Parts: sequence; C-alpha cells; structure tokens
Amino acid sequence: MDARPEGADATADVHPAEPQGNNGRAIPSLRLRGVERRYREGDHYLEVLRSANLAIQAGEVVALIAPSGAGKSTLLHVAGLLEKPDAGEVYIGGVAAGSLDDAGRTRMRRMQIGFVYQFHHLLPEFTAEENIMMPQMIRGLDRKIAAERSRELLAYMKLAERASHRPSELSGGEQQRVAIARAVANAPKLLLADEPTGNLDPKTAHYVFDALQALVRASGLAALIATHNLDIADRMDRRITLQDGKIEEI
Ligand SMILES: Nc1ncnc2c1ncn2[C@@H]1O[C@H](COP(=O)(O)OP(=O)(O)OP(=O)(O)O)[C@@H](O)[C@H]1O
Repeated sequence: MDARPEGADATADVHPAEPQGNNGRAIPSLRLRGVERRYREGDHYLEVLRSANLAIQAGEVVALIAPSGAGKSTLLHVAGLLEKPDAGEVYIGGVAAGSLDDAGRTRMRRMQIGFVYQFHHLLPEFTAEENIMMPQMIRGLDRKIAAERSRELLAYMKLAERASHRPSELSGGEQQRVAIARAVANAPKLLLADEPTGNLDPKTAHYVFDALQALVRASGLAALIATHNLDIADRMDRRITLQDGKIEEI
C-alpha cells in the first residue's frame, strides 16, 4: 500500500501514525492539498473542486456551509476516500490516502474515518448496542470487546438505558446519537458529517450537536460537518465555504 506521510520521500519507510511534522507542528488529522474533482457533463467537465486546500487538526470541529450544488457532498466524498481526487492529495493523519487504489482507500476509510448522515441508517433489526458493534466486528474485533466499547459509547451518549432498544424504539435524537457512536466505534481520526442535525427539531439538534462535539473533543478526533443550520455552525471552531471550487474560511 502506498501510504506514506505527506512530504516524505516515496521510498522512505515511515510509520503512518507519525504524530509530528518535520517542523515540530502536529500533523493535521485531515489535509487536502490542491484537490481537484470534476464530473463529465456531455462534452465538457463540471469542475466542482479546484485546487482545494484544507487542514483540520485533532480536536477541531469545522462547519462546511455552502449553497446547494456548491460541492459540499463532493468535498465530503473526496475527504472520506469514497471518491478519488482527479488531482492533488488527501492526507489522513499525515498519510497520503486519497490517491490509493480502491482497496487501499476502503481499508483506510474503515479504520480512520467515521460518517454521519442526515438520516441515521441504523440497521432496523439490530439493537442500539449491536449497531455500534457492527463496524468493530467488520474490522475483526472480538465480540466481547466490541460489546464493551459499544456500552461505553452508549453511556457517554447518555443512552445506557437504551442499549437493547431497536432503532424504531428510539426517538430521532436518540437514533442520531447512536449513529454518531457507531461512526466513532473504531476510534477513527476523522469524523465527516452531512447535515447530522438536519432531520431534528431545533432543541434536539443542539442537544445532538453537544453530544457530537463533546465526543470529538474527548476522543481527539477532527470533524468536518456540512450543515445549513447557521446556529449550529456558529458553535463550531471554524467555518469554511466553497467558492468556485476553492475552500475559503468564513
Ligand atoms: N457523480 C456525479 N456526476 C456528475 N455530476 C455530479 C456528480 N456528483 C455531483 N455532481 C454535480 O456536482 C455539483 C456539486 O454537487 P454536490 O452534491 O457536491 O453539491 P452540494 O453542495 O452537496 O449540494 P446539496 O447541498 O444540494 O447536497 C452539482 O452541480 C452536481 O450536480
């Protein structure tokens, strides 16, 4: 797997989890460098990301706010290694991951990235605890260890009493808190969320965001959260937008 730390010689054998850059600064959990992404539209290309640059450090929660069609989902897909950039590179914890082949990106994604969507996508026939166990078991963890970690996360999310409930027996806010716990079950470096509170009433939205933010800070994750909710965006550490395919701080 060609997963070398950013700036490193291609032939150097450097551990991917190296925490410090050469200049002594911490390596960002997510870095985009000159990322381009275009889609073919008939006889021309629609350039959605153009030389997009971004760095998010561990513990930071960053809001992505942009009008519909500006490229938020595209950015999340490329940062989340679901799509390959046409040019540039995506680094996860200093590892050049965006340009890996499909198998390499899938491996990296499973270990290092958690996703939360507007709709929870929990498996309906499994309990809250089992849903959080799922990604851990896919990764090959022992069932007992996975169950223990799930219960810890449920307790952190103030859902210990709901461990054996199925999604249909949970409120919308509870379902979304379980989805957040599932996203971080494998202790990823990066959490990517697309409208995680978009389906909730304002009060519940803030409550769920509180839980997400506390979890990000406590686990030393970095989070990039696309949202149309400006009140929630105002509570994040930084706000970015997409302008003509480039990332700009607001
Ligand atoms: N797979 C694809 N093939 C062709 N065009 C695409 C593809 N995915 C996205 N696009 C186009 O790229 C542009 C950006 O789409 P994207 O979904 O990233 O925007 P968005 O900011 O997330 O929008 P929304 O807020 O409405 O979800 C849009 O014009 C869209 O039609």
